[in-house]
Amino acid sequence: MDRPTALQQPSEHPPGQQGRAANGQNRSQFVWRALMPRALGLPVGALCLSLPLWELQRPVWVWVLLALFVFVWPWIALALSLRYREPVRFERWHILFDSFAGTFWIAAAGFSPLASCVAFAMLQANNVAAGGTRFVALGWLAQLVGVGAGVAVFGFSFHAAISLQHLMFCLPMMVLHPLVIGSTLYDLAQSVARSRRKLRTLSQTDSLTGVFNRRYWSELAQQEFLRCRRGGGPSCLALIDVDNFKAVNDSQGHLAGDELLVRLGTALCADLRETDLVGRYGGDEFCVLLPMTAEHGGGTALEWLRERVARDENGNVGLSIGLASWRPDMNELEDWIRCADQALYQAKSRGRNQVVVHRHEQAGA
Ligand SMILES: Nc1nc2c(ncn2[C@@H]2O[C@H](COP(=O)(O)OP(=O)(O)OP(=O)(O)O)[C@@H](O)[C@H]2O)c(=O)[nH]1
Repeated sequence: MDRPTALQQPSEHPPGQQGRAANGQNRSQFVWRALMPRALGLPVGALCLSLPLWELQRPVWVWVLLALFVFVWPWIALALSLRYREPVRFERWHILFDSFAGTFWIAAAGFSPLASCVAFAMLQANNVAAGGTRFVALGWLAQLVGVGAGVAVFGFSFHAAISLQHLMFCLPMMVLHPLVIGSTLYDLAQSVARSRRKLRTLSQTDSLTGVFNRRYWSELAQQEFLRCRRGGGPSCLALIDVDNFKAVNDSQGHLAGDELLVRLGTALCADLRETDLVGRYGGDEFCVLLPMTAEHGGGTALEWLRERVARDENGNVGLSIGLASWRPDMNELEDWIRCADQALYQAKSRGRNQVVVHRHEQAGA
């Protein structure tokens, strides 16, 4: 299990502003990402339908309209999306318009079988990718209207010709479209995986110090407790409390107190072993689990840690540390933590800034 060592630095922006800035950035990223498939896909789609349109000898205005749709519509959609507060929602309307226009052009191309099938299949793929199967049904509605409009304008005709030429005109669409859809879905899956990883780290980490938070540390400690119970060897648990931390806050301010806690989190992660589990128990108290470590070794490691912190902080910071090794008579994790807490109490009452190892006799104290 990786231990988070990189500490989270305080951000320059308050959280609310961060959220707004990130939202704005995401929105404009989304809008520009939506432009590319449309700006590249429509010319390739138009190429597919252009041969039947040519063979049907459609008039010039049809070609002008097609050129406007292919080269101007993507930019109109972009300009509109940039104005929307919720471009994701409105992009669906744009995709429905693509559906409408797509079948309008299929009707204009006389339902030429190959071009129509390719264009129709791509429209379905777009709609599924944009909004799932429900959205496909909406897309059918738009496509029906598109066919109706196309038949109303051009009349119904069936241009049945299929040739190698038709295939060649459709080939770019047949190759490129699945590639674009596939890579978009891949990017999406990667981004979901990244978000999940980030979320998991956030849910396990103390936001100030970067060490494990108490909830996650307790989960890990519980696993270690169970492992010990199965006879897996010695283990130590320690609670570490900063001496007179309130005085640091009171005399130097809360920010200085926070910075001290961050430095302590760093020192704990740096000084202890990779396999040791460092958490923030709450306030100015840290918790540490030293798996596969006997009482004597754990005591020595924590004594070194205490001395090093005192040295680094020029003698201004003392740590009181209560250490308890696992014993077979402990019924649950809480018993183990209670023993460490009793030792910590002893460290405080004996004058602070020291490591106290829990002795069995202390249990009743
Ligand atoms: N700066 C800062 N202070 C905190 C944080 N969490 C808790 N505190 C403060 O830490 C102080 C903890 O004080 P205590 O543990 O009660 O007492 P202490 O001054 O450390 O004295 P002893 O533990 O008896 O040595 C309280 O004043 C809390 O307000 C935090 O995240 N940042």
